[in-house]
Amino acid sequence: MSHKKQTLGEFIIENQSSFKYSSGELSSLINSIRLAAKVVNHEVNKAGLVDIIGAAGDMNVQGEDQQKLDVYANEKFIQTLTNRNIVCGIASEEEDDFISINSQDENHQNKYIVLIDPLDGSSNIDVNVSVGTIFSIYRRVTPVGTPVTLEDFLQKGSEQVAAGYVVYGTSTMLVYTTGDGVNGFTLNPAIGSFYLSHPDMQFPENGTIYSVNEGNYIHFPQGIKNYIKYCQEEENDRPYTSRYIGSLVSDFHRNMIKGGVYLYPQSSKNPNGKLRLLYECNPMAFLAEQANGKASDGFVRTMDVEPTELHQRVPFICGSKNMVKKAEEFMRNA
Ligand SMILES: O=P(O)(O)OC[C@H]1O[C@](O)(COP(=O)(O)O)[C@@H](O)[C@@H]1O
Ligand SMILES: [Mg+2]
Ligand SMILES: [Mg+2]
Repeated sequence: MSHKKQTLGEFIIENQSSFKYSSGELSSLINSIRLAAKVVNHEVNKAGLVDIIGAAGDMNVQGEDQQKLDVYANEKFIQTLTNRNIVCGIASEEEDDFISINSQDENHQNKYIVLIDPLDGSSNIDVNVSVGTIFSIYRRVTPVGTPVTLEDFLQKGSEQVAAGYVVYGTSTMLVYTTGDGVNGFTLNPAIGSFYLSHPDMQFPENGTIYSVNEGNYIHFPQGIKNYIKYCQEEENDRPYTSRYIGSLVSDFHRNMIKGGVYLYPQSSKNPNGKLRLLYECNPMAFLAEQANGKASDGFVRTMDVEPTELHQRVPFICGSKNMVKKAEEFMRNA
């Protein structure tokens, strides 16, 4: 008889005490994200049938055309977190500025802030390729009951108390960490519950997959060009396989399961790379390290980067430990 899988709700309760600040507040917060993810998943699954694909007509603070699903997912996560009165501040890739939630109300004792990439992999929405949501959670640093400030959001990644992503793919999964390993839960759409399907996820230390947009090759720094050439050489377990979905969440998820490295380096087109430190790189770096992987900008550990702006971009190399180390070696020696 197959072993009954634990639901996400049961797992959260059972593991609450292993969380150093355990007060139930973080559990409710993860449960709120689970709820919003199900609502967004419902819409993603019928993209094409309903008027949810295509551009929304506005440009976001990143200078990107917002997709309708970007806007929808952004609204659903902000609404759910606000209505459930579970956070004191939210920052989103789709919002110009951070949002302060009731934090003026001195009775408002909420301590957590959330940073979110509501829809990751936007360029894949219209073509039925997997997309995701990324979230990062911190405890506020300013006093409870006072308005949150930018300082609460510009914390180093190493201060995160939890992080995770949802991947809306062949199945829908929620993968997260609270600093005690990484666990993955698969949604059973018939029941509407997430079940523990991937306990204690680990990056293999070595892998044979590299994920990079080679269309930007000529614009890459010499170190990255040399690493890509190294991946393609006929030697030992190389050439590696090139796999690039164009959704960070999906490329990361595959590489965590199979062993691989994802690179979005700086280039002459994007001097600081493309990915956002606060919404994309820090949460994925926290997950990677909790799963025995590694993440850096080629030189500095991602979670040691001191944030200076809400929407700052950084170069990002993330995945199997020895593959990231090799890429860093090529960057240093270039
Ligand atoms: O098309 P490019 O330049 O290779 O960029 C793809 C990367 O950009 C992203 O789509 C950026 O994320 P958003 O879709 O949230 O803006 C990543 O998911 C992906 O890895
Ligand atoms: Mg993204
Ligand atoms: Mg996005």
